[in-house]
Amino acid sequence: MNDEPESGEGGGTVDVLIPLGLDQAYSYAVPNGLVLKPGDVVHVPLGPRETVGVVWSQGSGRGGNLKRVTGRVDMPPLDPALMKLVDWVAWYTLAPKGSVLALVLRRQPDDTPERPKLGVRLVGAPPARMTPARARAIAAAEGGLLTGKSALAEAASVSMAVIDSLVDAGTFSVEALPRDAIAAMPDPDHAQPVLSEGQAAAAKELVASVQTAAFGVTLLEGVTGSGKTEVYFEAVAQAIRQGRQSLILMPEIALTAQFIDRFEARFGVRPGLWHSAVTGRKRERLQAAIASGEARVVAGARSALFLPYRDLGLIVVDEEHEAAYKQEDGVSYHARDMAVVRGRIENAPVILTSATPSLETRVNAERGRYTHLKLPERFGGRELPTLGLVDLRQDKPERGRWISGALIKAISDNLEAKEQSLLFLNRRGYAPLTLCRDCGHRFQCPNCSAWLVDHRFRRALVCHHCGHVERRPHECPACHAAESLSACGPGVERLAEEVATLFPQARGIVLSSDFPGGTERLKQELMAVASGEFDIVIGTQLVAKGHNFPGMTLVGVVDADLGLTSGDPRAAERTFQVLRQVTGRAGRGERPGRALLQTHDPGHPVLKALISGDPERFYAAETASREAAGLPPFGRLAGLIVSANTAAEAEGHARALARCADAPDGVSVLGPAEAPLAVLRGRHRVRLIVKTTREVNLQDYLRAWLKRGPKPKGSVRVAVDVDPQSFL
Ligand SMILES: Nc1ncnc2c1ncn2[C@@H]1O[C@H](COP(=O)(O)OP(=O)(O)OP(=O)(O)O)[C@@H](O)[C@H]1O
Ligand SMILES: [Zn+2]
Repeated sequence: MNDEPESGEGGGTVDVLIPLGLDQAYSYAVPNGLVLKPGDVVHVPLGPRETVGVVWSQGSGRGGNLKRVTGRVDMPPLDPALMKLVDWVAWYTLAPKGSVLALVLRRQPDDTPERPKLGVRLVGAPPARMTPARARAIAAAEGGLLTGKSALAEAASVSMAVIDSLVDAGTFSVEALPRDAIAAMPDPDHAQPVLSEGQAAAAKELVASVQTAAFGVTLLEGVTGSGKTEVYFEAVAQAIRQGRQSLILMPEIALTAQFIDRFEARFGVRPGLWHSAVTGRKRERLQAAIASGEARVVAGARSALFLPYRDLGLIVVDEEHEAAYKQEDGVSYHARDMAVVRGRIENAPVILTSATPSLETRVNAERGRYTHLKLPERFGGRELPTLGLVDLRQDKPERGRWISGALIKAISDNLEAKEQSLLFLNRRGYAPLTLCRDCGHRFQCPNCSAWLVDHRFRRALVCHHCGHVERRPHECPACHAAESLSACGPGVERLAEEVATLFPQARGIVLSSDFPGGTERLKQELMAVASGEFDIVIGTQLVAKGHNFPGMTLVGVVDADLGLTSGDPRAAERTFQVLRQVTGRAGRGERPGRALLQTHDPGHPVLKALISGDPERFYAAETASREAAGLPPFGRLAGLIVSANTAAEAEGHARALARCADAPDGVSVLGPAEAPLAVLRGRHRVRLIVKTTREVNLQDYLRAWLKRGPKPKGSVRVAVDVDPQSFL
């Protein structure tokens, strides 16, 4: 039967990739009359069910006894660039291709129709019986424009019942309001800022990179408050002028009300927003607008990288150093790195911005692989905050207290001057550990090897790894001593207690991601802080990120040593970044700012580099030590986590894997060793680390090894993490 028609012409076969954890595309027969090409989205039978898949290639199989494609799904086909991205990400991360495709197709079908919002319009004669309220409502509706019901009620200061009564009287008609545009057209010339000389020079280069419409990466490194956003907006404006799309990736998009306001001020409309809180129909409409090219600018979380842009002309990765760009479960990809990959595939320029670039990006810039633009000064002639250390060995807070005399004094001065202060402690909850003073019992998570964190607001002990919650008992569960439990160490809630005792008259607020009310509440609180409603803000790392608090002039870092002691190869870099970011919140408004960092180790190189105000010093030292150790970006790393229901199974499998590892030149395999989080969600975890030189093809090595090695059986799972960011 070699006269079988070509698959593309109806009949024949196609290979269909299904968005599930499968690496391979499956062959299906194409029914006669259906013409399919790569990228087409189709319905296919899978086992007893129907599922959606994407035609990945023309079939290699023979029609024979294959199952048939059921039909084409009515949606735009994936374009070749997006298919290439899927192939690339799967190759790089070792994730099954189908799992990566799921990132592209993720779209919960939502059949609930969007309820139209109703408006009213003045159409008829005034009612027979007039009241002052009715008269006001009619006056407000003068002109015959269609107005939202509640908006009209508010404008006329009347109740909704008054509006309804005028509808009943025939004075007003009810009509559906037009849907707000999901992606209105931004105006590149809506409100152009006056850029400083340095900003203008950087903007010019970025604009030129958009004009050339070719792939290239630019690092825009500017100190906190230098106006990086205004500068990259010029590149976005250029893309809009050329009729092309821009993607702006942001680490905490759901929190960035300020960003959206600034975008709207610059371009007259809001950008298309893409993050997990955008759901249902809205998500679908936005996706369609992106595919048609109607949505010109998308600001989104890392998953926005996998959207079907029609004509991507620019990718911006804001705060490129943020660890939030790394997805840890499922497909473990780094959105910054994959943004660069997508830029290359789409032939679009990529801009990475940060005040504290990752070492990887810095090295790429220094070696000339990336263009390096710098904004060394704050906008408007503002100074960077002055930084000082407080030596806790000398200026020691009393027992059970965490704020030193020097910091107390600084906060008091600030209160007197009616300026805002920020206390930064990267620990949620009240206390990281609770123990019994009588028998030493410590409260541990039943599912994880982690202490339970005392959360007083929630009146519970909580595991930060699996979410396990239990009540804080009144007696020790081990020795039954009463009132013997003691909180060890500080969290932000405990710090708030101390602040309330020290400064009872101050208006304080704790900002933490785990309070009820979620993102919406946090967004409101951040805005309230920005508008000066609080004197003392106590917060975890989320306050460090990109916020502009004009009245903030003092930042106190309660424990500058906190991140330095972990065994993570990026501990120094992370600490440097978070401290430079958080201290960068001070002095962004009219008045100059300062920061005090409490430490037990004032001689630590990271702290000394910070205080020196010369980031080059830090980057030079850190680059040298990474190079000497062969760590990224001078070498490659991958982590393998072997997990199972019992420690014995996990260890057994990890050892068997390790035995199959060969170690050619430039490759070393470390472990197996118990992971620092030895038990997580009831699963025992053992870690292997592969370290190679840059010349080694890490992915090929890993694939060959896993193929040679034992297949996971029973409860055993092996998770591969290329370029791991977390070493827990
Ligand atoms: N050319 C300009 N004209 C008017 N205002 C500007 C200009 N450049 C910057 N600003 C203002 O300065 C402030 C700081 O700018 P921006 O937030 O962009 O800094 P940043 O470099 O992103 O800082 P960070 O790294 O701390 O987030 C903002 O309020 C911004 O509106
Ligand atoms: Zn737990």
